[in-house]
Amino acid sequence: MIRYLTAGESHGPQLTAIIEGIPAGLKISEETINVDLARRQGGYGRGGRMLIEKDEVRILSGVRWGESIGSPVTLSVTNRDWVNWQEKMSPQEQYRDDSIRVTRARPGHADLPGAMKYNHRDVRNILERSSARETAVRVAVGSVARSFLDEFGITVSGFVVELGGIRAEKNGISSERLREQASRSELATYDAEAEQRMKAFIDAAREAGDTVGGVVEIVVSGVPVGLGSHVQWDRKLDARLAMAVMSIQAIKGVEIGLGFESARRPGSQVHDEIYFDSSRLAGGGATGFFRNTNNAGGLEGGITNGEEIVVRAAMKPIPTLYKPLKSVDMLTKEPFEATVERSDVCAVPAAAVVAESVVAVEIANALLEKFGGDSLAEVRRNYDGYLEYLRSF
Ligand SMILES: Cc1cc2nc3c(=O)[nH]c(=O)nc-3n(C[C@H](O)[C@H](O)[C@H](O)COP(=O)(O)O)c2cc1C
Ligand SMILES: C=C(O[C@@H]1CC(C(=O)O)=C[C@@H](OP(=O)(O)O)[C@H]1O)C(=O)O
Repeated sequence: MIRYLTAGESHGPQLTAIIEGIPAGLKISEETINVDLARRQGGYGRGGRMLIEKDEVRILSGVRWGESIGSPVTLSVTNRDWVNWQEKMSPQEQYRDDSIRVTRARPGHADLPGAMKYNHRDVRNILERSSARETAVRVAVGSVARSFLDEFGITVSGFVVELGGIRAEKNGISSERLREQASRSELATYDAEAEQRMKAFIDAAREAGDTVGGVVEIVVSGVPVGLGSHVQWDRKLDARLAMAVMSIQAIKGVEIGLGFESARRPGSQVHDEIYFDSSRLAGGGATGFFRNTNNAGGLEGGITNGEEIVVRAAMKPIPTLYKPLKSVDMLTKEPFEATVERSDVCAVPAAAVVAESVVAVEIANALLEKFGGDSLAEVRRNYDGYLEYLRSF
C-alpha cells in the first residue's frame, strides 16, 4: 500500500513528499521524474510564475544506485520564487511585518473559509498552502507510481478533451496515435483543429481579463481484471479514483466512462455486452472475455474489468481574474474589487498531468493491494501467478 504526504508552501523554500510503501527494486531516477514535472509546467495559458520556476526533483531518501530500497522515498522540488519571499515567508519571528498582511479574501479560493477556520487575520497563511503549486510535488509522486506501473505494462495518459465549450474529437483514431498527437500539442489535446479554436478562446479570455476551465480525460491502458473490490465502500476503485481526482485544486466534477451521459440514455445504450473468443487467448491475450464498447470506463462494481479505465474531470475557470471580482476586506468589512498581479488564464493542460499522476498512484495502490510484496520481484511473481490463473477462467 502506498501512502504519501506532501508539505510546503507556494512561496516557501521547497515542496516535499514522503512516499511509504514503494517495493524494493524499482528503478527511480530524477531524470524520469523531471520529464513529468516539465510536462506539468507547460501548456498554453499559464502565467508569469511559470517563467520563474523550472521544476526539478531531488531524491533525498529511499533510493540507492537508481533503485528503491524499500524505505520511505523523500522527494523535493525547489521553489525558485522563494528568493523573492525569504523574509515574507520566514519561519523566524523577527521578520513579522503586519503591514504586509493580506486581508482581502479572493472569491473562489480557500482564503475566507480558511482564515475563519484557522483563526488567521492574514490570508497568506491559507493561500500559500491551498495554491496549486503543491501539485508539482504530487506529480513527482505520480511519476514514481508510473515507473512502477510501467513494469506491468500499464500506461496512464491525460488529455484535454474540452475547453471553453470546444470539444476535441477522437475521429476513430487509435489510443496510441491519440497519445502521440496529444504529446505534441501545447494544450495536451489530440485534435489539432479543436486546439486552434481552444487557443483562440484562451487568448480572448486573456484579453477580456477573464479565465478558462475545461475537461480532462485520463485513460489507463493495460490494467488487469480484478483491481479494486465491490465488497466494501472504501475498496471500490471508482470511488478511490474519484476522491483522488477531486482532490486536485479547481476540479469540480469527476465522471467514469459515460458518466453523466449514462443518466440520459436507456440501459440498452449504456451497458457493455459481454463476449468470449478463445482465439484471443491463443493470441496471447490475458482472457478470452471482451466487450465491443467501454461505456463503463473499465470499472464494474468498483472492480476493473480489463477494459481501459476512463476518468474525466471538470476544472473550473481559474478564480483569480484580471477583471476584478467583488469581495469584502476581512478586517474593515469594506467592499473592494479583487485585483491581481499575476495568475494563470488557463491551467487545464497542467491539470491533465496532475490528474494522470493521482490516478497513477491509485492504480499502483490497487495493484499493490492485490499482488502486494516487499520487492518488485515478489509483486511480479504474484502478478504472473494471477495472470496464469485468469487464462484458465
Ligand atoms: C495546475 C493548476 C494551476 C492553477 N493556477 C492558478 C492560478 O494561477 N491562479 C488561481 O487563482 N488559481 C489557480 N488554480 C486554482 C486554485 O488553486 C484553486 O481553485 C483554489 O485553490 C481553490 O480550490 P478549489 O477550486 O479546489 O475549491 C490552479 C489550479 C491548478 C490545478
Ligand atoms: C506555482 C504554480 O501555480 C500557481 C497556482 C496558483 C494558485 O492559486 O493555485 C497561483 C499561481 O501562483 P502565483 O500566485 O505565485 O503566481 C500559479 O502560478 C505551479 O503550478 O507551479
